[in-house]
Amino acid sequence: MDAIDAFQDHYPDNVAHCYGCGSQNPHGHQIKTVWDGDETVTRFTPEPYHTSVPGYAYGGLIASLIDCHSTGTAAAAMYRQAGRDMDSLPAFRFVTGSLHVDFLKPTPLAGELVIRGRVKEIKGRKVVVETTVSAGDVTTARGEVVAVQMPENFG
Ligand SMILES: CCCCCCCC/C=C\CCCCCCCC(=O)SCCNC(=O)CCNC(=O)[C@H](O)C(C)(C)COP(=O)(O)OP(=O)(O)OC[C@H]1O[C@@H](n2cnc3c(N)ncnc32)[C@H](O)[C@@H]1OP(=O)(O)O
Repeated sequence: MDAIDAFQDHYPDNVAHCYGCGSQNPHGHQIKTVWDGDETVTRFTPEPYHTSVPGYAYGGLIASLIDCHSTGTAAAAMYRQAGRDMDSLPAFRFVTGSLHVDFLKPTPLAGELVIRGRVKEIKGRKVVVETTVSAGDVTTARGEVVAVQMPENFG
């Protein structure tokens, strides 16, 4: 993996175990998300065991990528809006309030997927993120996530 400074590299260790994005979860996807102008981008190559129909990626994987890409985007957008460094405290921590996915085309299992996010709305503790998943030139899925800043007493 290239040494990129991803949003997820700034998650405090005590919240870095998420299956989708935690750098401390050896069984997870460990996605890495960065800014690309006003958009965010994650690149992820599925493994053969991520199969649904042979040759195609499992929809739950696609939803998971959209989910964690979008919560990471929400946190980064909050830091950017506040003009704050991502390591500054108190940390902005987001969880998924809602996750909507439209599966537009079958997603091939072979090759890299590009996940792109765009902030649609920031309001109070809530950030709405629109995210697409593309294989080559084809957009195979589109999602919308309502990410909500995690309460102190989560659980
Ligand atoms: C860039 C660097 C960053 C570094 C630092 C960051 C650290 C990273 C921290 C952590 C990362 C690791 C984790 C990643 C996450 C991975 C994704 C998951 O799998 S998360 C697990 C699944 N999700 C849950 O288990 C949530 C369970 N639900 C809840 O706890 C609550 O329902 C919660 C917090 C989501 C909302 O509860 P309320 O009581 O706090 O929220 P109220 O005050 O009612 O609403 C606030 C706003 O949000 C909207 N909202 C809330 N829930 C919604 C929903 N389900 N759908 C749509 N909107 C919703 C509301 O309408 C409201 O918006 P209006 O102000 O009215 O515009």
